[in-house]
Amino acid sequence: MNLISEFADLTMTIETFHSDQPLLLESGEVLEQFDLAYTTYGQLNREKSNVIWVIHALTGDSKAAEWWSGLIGEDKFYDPSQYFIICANLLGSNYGSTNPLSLNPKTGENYFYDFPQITPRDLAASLERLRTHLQLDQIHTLIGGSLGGQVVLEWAVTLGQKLDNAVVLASTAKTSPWVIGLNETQRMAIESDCTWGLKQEDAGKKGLETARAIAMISYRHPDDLAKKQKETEEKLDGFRASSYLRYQGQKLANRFNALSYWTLSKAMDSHDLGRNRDGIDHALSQIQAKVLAIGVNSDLLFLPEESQLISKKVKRGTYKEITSTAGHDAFLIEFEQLTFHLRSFYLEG
Ligand SMILES: CC(=O)SCCNC(=O)CCNC(=O)[C@H](O)C(C)(C)COP(=O)(O)OP(=O)(O)OC[C@H]1O[C@@H](n2cnc3c(N)ncnc32)[C@H](O)[C@@H]1OP(=O)(O)O
Ligand SMILES: N[C@@H](CCO)C(=O)O
Repeated sequence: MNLISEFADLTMTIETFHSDQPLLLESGEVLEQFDLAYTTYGQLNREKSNVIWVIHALTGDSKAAEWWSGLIGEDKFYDPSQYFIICANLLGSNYGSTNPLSLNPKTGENYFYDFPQITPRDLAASLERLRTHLQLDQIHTLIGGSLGGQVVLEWAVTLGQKLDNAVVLASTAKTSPWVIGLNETQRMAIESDCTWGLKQEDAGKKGLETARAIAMISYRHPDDLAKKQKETEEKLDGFRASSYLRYQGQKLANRFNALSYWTLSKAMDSHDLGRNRDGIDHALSQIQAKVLAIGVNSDLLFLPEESQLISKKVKRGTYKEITSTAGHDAFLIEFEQLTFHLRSFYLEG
């Protein structure tokens, strides 16, 4: 598909890349073949020097100009009239790429619970297949937050000189026990759904609602809820915070699959940039690109110190902080500050 807006020089394409070469995963398992759905905006320049590669977070999709509308689009910081912007749906996610509901070529049936464990390193390896296929020899900027930031780091290590700038938002070089614990409680919620274990597409849907409600508390901050879910009258029950979390749970369960959630939250847990690389300090020192690590002062999930550490241990690192009461999700919300920090980073040269 090639959509050309009549109002602007904004070309958007939605494609699916099929890899028929086996992908050896960190777990030792092999994915014999896989698809990656990807969206591009704008056009590659003659020098092929304007590639902005976006990596989405846990429940995102390839349509980066939709969920990052304050950063990508006409007259936005990453303007498709200037840049060739690409975002692929991560392996394991249910927005067009191979995921647990896809057909397992070995059995001819859906993978369901047999979908292999994947790690951010595997996700980076799958994206590398797409990069090679598209013959994008140089990436101007690789950018992503949270799980997306983990994949940025993994891929930055292996891309070496092929990457100029890496932007890592609200993320970490190694997932903390705190985050693993939070993810485990969410998977426990999914497991407690009586449909979990059944080979059906909506298995675990009710459990996913609870999982998202738990997750939302870690994506926000007490001040955010105090501000947005404040009661205007005295009451004993029926609190706004309760209906907000229930609503958020339903909203996600209506657009996302519990098996994908399980797979990608496990991927997040497994992240350790230093695995088989002599630790995270050494791994970070191997990144050739300039790195901008952005933390959020109110992030209760990936702490600002974790972003600071990334900036300190890479060869050429800068740390910037978003000031917000939004918590972890500020990287999806605070566009003005994001734009300011990105502009300063590029100007620093
Ligand atoms: C459809 C797709 O393909 S989406 C794929 C892309 N998604 C992603 O990339 C995921 C990343 N995005 C996100 O996580 C979120 O969209 C964010 C962080 C950017 C913003 O979160 P939001 O849910 O939009 O904001 P917020 O937390 O303020 O909640 C607002 C919603 O809660 C509802 N709400 C607010 N308070 C209450 C309450 N007390 N009771 C019930 N509902 C409430 C609002 O009506 C609003 O509903 P809406 O989303 O239907 O408009
Ligand atoms: N709001 C984000 C949270 C993870 O960073 C998402 O749903 O992907």
